[in-house]
Amino acid sequence: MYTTSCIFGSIKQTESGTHFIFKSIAIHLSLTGSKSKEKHNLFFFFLTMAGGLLWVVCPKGNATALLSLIPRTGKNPKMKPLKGISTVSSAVANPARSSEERVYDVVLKQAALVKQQRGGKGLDLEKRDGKNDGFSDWGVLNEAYDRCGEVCAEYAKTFYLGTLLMTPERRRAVWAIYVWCRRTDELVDGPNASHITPRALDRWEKRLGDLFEGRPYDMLDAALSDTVSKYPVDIQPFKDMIEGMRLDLRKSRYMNFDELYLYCYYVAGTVGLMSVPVMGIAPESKASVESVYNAALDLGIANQLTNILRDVGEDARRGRVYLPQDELARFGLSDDDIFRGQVTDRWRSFMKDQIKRARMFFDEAEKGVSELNSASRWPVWASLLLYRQILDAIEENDYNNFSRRAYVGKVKKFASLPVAYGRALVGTSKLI
Ligand SMILES: CC(C)=CCC/C(C)=C/CC/C(C)=C/CC/C(C)=C/[C@@H]1[C@@H](COP(=O)(O)OP(=O)(O)O)[C@]1(C)CC/C=C(\C)CC/C=C(\C)CCC=C(C)C
Repeated sequence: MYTTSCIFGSIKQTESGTHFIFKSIAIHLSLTGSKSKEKHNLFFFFLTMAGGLLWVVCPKGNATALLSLIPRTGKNPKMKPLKGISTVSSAVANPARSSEERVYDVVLKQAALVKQQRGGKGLDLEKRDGKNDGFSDWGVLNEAYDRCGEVCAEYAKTFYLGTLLMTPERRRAVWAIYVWCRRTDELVDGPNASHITPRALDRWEKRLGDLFEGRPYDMLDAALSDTVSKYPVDIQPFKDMIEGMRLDLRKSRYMNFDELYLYCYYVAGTVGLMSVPVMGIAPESKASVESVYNAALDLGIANQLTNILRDVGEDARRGRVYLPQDELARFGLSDDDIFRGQVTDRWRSFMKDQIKRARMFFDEAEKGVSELNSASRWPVWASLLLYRQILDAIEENDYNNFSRRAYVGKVKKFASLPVAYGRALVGTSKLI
């Protein structure tokens, strides 16, 4: 969360709400227009070649990745197992419902919404692609979506590339969601974050309500407004993300994993829940809608946990410790050790445990990716593999996440793309 390196735009508060004045954005990647097919073909050619080469050469890391293409079996339990050691302990200590149970209610609600809209047949909105309901000025709307694409290309290049494999309608919708999330995050994490008050977040939430009701405030909102009118996207995960930003304003310590889990759901699990209705579930998938949403939630949690583990030093310099206090204490560690920033054996043991848990969330998430609509799988695999490798990089840095930023090099990043592509070709169904 406290890691966004980009400056996204400036924020101006007015009586009517919070305005964003976007900087002009250089577009590094443009695959639209007459040259697009040529570039697209080149891109595919590269992917195929690289994939083939990897298959033959198969260095250690990729060999494992390729081997794991072999489908695993196993049923997804109705209620997910609790993953954190401390989740269990805090759930026992606190007879009230755990965060995981509360978040699962949101998952069920999202799944029910989708089932209701699709007559219980799962989620594939391919047939809706190309349809536009309820908006008359296509020129403005197209411009709004293009702008979302530019923002995405600028700030999330790999992800943007991945979205180019999606159908045009879906791709635009994912861009619109991305931009709203990025803007929301920038409220508390951007250059004007110190001026943001809970009231500003209330106004942002009001504005969210308006756009869901077809009253967008600016052109970027208009893109999302159009998206939510076409896909069964619920407002709840969006509201919850804003709640996560509120939490960030008032809280800088997390007593146990249960508290941290809720935070991770708010700021990242929600992204998974927002994305699934747009990406679509493969028509041939036998997985339950709930299990796919669960996997999406897990991917968000895994990403956020990884983000937190990578940025321990950076966050500490802002006075923030996201790591669960009770787990630190169990390893004989405290905030002081984090502020001191020395890699000790205790720290290494603690970190090994944390990394193990993050990997468990990635493992759960992986089961769901193959259930997505085939054209949506590649960007998800790409982002999953890339983010997961940050955990390897932390290990390679000998767990020094105080002063060394775990970083996945360009070569590894590039090598992951054909691996992701290969995995995306493998279809359903690991979640039944
Ligand atoms: C294909 C794909 C990945 C789609 C999601 C696109 C999307 C809408 C992304 C929004 C990301 C965003 C700006 C979130 C705001 C809150 C935030 C900053 C969360 C952290 C992301 C990393 O951000 P940051 O740019 O700061 O990171 P760096 O410092 O640059 O490394 C998060 C860690 C969380 C992001 C969470 C996701 C991308 C959720 C992914 C889950 C899915 C797409 C569901 C897939 C479906 C199944 C069935 C597995």
